[in-house]
Amino acid sequence: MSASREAAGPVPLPADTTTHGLPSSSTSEEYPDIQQGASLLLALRLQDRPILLIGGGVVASQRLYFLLESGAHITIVSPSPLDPSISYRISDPNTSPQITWHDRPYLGREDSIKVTEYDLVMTAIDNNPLSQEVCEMCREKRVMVNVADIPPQCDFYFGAQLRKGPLQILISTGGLGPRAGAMIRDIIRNALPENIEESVEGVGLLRSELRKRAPGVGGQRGQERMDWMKELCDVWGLAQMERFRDEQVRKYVLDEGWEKKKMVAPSEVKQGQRKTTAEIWEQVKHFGHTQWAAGLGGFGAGMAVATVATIYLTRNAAR
Ligand SMILES: C[C@@]1(CC(=O)O)c2cc3[nH]c(cc4nc(cc5[nH]c(cc(n2)[C@H]1CCC(=O)O)[C@@](C)(CC(=O)O)[C@@H]5CCC(=O)O)C(CC(=O)O)=C4CCC(=O)O)c(CCC(=O)O)c3CC(=O)O
Ligand SMILES: NC(=O)C1=CN([C@@H]2O[C@H](COP(=O)(O)OP(=O)(O)OC[C@H]3O[C@@H](n4cnc5c(N)ncnc54)[C@H](O)[C@@H]3O)[C@@H](O)[C@H]2O)C=CC1
Repeated sequence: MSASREAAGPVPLPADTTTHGLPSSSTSEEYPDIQQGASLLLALRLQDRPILLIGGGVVASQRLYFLLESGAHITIVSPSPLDPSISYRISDPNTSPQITWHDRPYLGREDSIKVTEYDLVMTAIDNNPLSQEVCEMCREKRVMVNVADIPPQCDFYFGAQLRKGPLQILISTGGLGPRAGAMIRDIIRNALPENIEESVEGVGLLRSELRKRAPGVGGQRGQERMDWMKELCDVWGLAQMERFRDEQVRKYVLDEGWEKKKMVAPSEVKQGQRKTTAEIWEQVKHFGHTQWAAGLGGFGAGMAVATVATIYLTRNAAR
């Protein structure tokens, strides 16, 4: 079997297999060979989790950036001077509550800060023996550790990253070629559709509304929800999914599709289903005299909405 990891990717399930059940029969040809040596790629959810970062140079500054974006609480132990971007984050009121800085060297086993107090530990220091020591301390206590200067000792690696709002992509070369990984990331960035972020946002909004209409976990209902969602994604395609950001489009798709156990195609849903400027004006005209004072405020807001909607429609039409 070739070494391509794609071979182990979206392999079609055998006909007698469901996503929930076990196969009734299996042969080794039906399943891809296991090729060990891979990393397990996950998306860690670190909001408010305590993380220990030892070191305050360039590599630590990159670690800090991604940790801040994950919402973690980071304890930095590193003597001054810090990399300027770390100093900036420590003094910036937007990020300072997420950081505790100890302006001193870390002392390894003798240090009062213990690795067991943290969910993850990272070193980014120019001190190989200390990294080794931290690594051993973590291993003993089963705390996951990344030591930037000793890749073979790491429990997890970083990778070249790409973020577009809710969409995140990480490239790992398993430690072989970090720069090559970054170059591959740039190819992917250039290949992504321009509206990919909006598409992911749109489908996220639709899924959350569907879950409100059809709550519950698992069972028949859950399966119906997933089957409908899968088909809807396939029928609409990534490029059209951005339209789900429009409340009216979501409502139509859920009313006419989900509720009636049907599939709604993108061509069926007209953007005209949202309120036009004329309709908003019509609504305003129907206000009674006593309502005018309040109505004018509403009209102002209505015009703002209509303007935004017009810009939105024009943008969509241009695509
Ligand atoms: C194992 C790993 C550990 C980990 O960090 O978890 C690791 C280790 C080491 N990196 C080294 C060197 C460089 N690292 C970069 C850049 C990045 N390195 C990153 C990740 C990783 N680096 C992990 C594996 C990633 C994977 O599997 O693909 C990136 C992707 C993400 C990040 O750091 O957050 C970030 C790019 C981010 C971006 O551009 O967006 C560059 C290029 C540059 O700086 O532009 C160079 C110089 C050129 C080169 O060597 O390629 C050295 C040698 C030090 C020395 O020689 O002294 C070691 C140690 C060793 O290999 O022994
Ligand atoms: N992306 C990656 O994974 C990369 C990893 N590296 C490795 O990462 C290490 C760090 O690289 P840089 O940040 O460029 O180095 P750097 O020299 O800019 O920073 C080292 C930092 O460690 C601090 N430090 C030293 N001893 C310390 C102690 N006992 N306690 C706390 N802090 C201490 C220093 O004060 C300094 O802030 C290097 O050893 C290198 O091998 C290098 C390049 C890329």
